[in-house]
Amino acid sequence: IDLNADLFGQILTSPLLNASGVHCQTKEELNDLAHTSNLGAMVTKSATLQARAGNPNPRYYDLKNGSINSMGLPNLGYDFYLDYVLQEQTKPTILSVAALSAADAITLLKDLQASDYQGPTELNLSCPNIVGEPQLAYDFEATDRVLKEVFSFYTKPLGVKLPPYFDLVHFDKIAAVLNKYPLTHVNTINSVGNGLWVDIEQEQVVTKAKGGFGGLGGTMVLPTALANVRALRQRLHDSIKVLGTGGVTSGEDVFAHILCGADLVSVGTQVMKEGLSVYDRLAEELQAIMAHKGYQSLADFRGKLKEL
Ligand SMILES: O=C(O)c1[nH]c(=O)[nH]c(=O)c1Cl
Repeated sequence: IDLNADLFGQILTSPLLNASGVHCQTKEELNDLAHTSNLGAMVTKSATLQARAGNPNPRYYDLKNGSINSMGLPNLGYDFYLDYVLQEQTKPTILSVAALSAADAITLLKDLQASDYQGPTELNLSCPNIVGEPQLAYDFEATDRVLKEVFSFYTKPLGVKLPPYFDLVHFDKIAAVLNKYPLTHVNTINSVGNGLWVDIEQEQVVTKAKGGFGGLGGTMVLPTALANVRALRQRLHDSIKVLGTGGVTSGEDVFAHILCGADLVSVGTQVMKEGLSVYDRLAEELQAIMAHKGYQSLADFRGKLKEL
């Protein structure tokens, strides 16, 4: 049995990645990922043109069924992550980038186009935690405008990180936009935006920014993540890969994401709960499921979810 997967031409021995934002902000964290077994590829924290401190603490809170975060896009800045990915990579790496405005996104990607970096990049269109900023990918026309301008000059591998959608017509609309562009992949889902958790004993919220509203992750978002992977796989051109993110806590969840069509699967909240050893456990559990079912490779069952 092999867990081999393909990352834009690079063969990975595991389909598992870290979710951008989790354990991938500092050089130490990135080096940890580079040495994590059964992590097939790694993704950097979304980088902005200028370094950012992010939102005030508390900004991450663990819940029994997941997590809530309002980090506020803290990162060491685009130059740091560009330097990192230009170094010799021990593990295939996706550079994640974000911007607080369409203009900044264009500026950053023009610099990236002119740089020596030839690897995969993921444009985050879905951060829910910037005070006063909407999640861009909920505005289909704005997303179309940004991608139209980006692909007027950008010729290197580029994918997008999407927020969850909750309406089949919205799946149709975003897929109609994305299918117009030579994207390498979509990564779905980002956290479920603007959830709220209440501390009953203290009678207060648990994160500081935005009055306690923050992005939800972990097992509670698995059905939404599976729906978005499935719906986008059904609608996007085969040339656009689907990276499934959201709600993975077990090998069964990885299996479900792949059954829905995911080429690769990211894990975020469960890394915060369990540590980087979670990748060994997930790989082992996935192999056991495949053995039990008689599957030799991920391609044997990828996208083969049956309807009734
Ligand atoms: O608050 C964050 O940094 C953050 N948090 C998320 O849950 N998703 C994102 O894309 C980002 Cl950029």
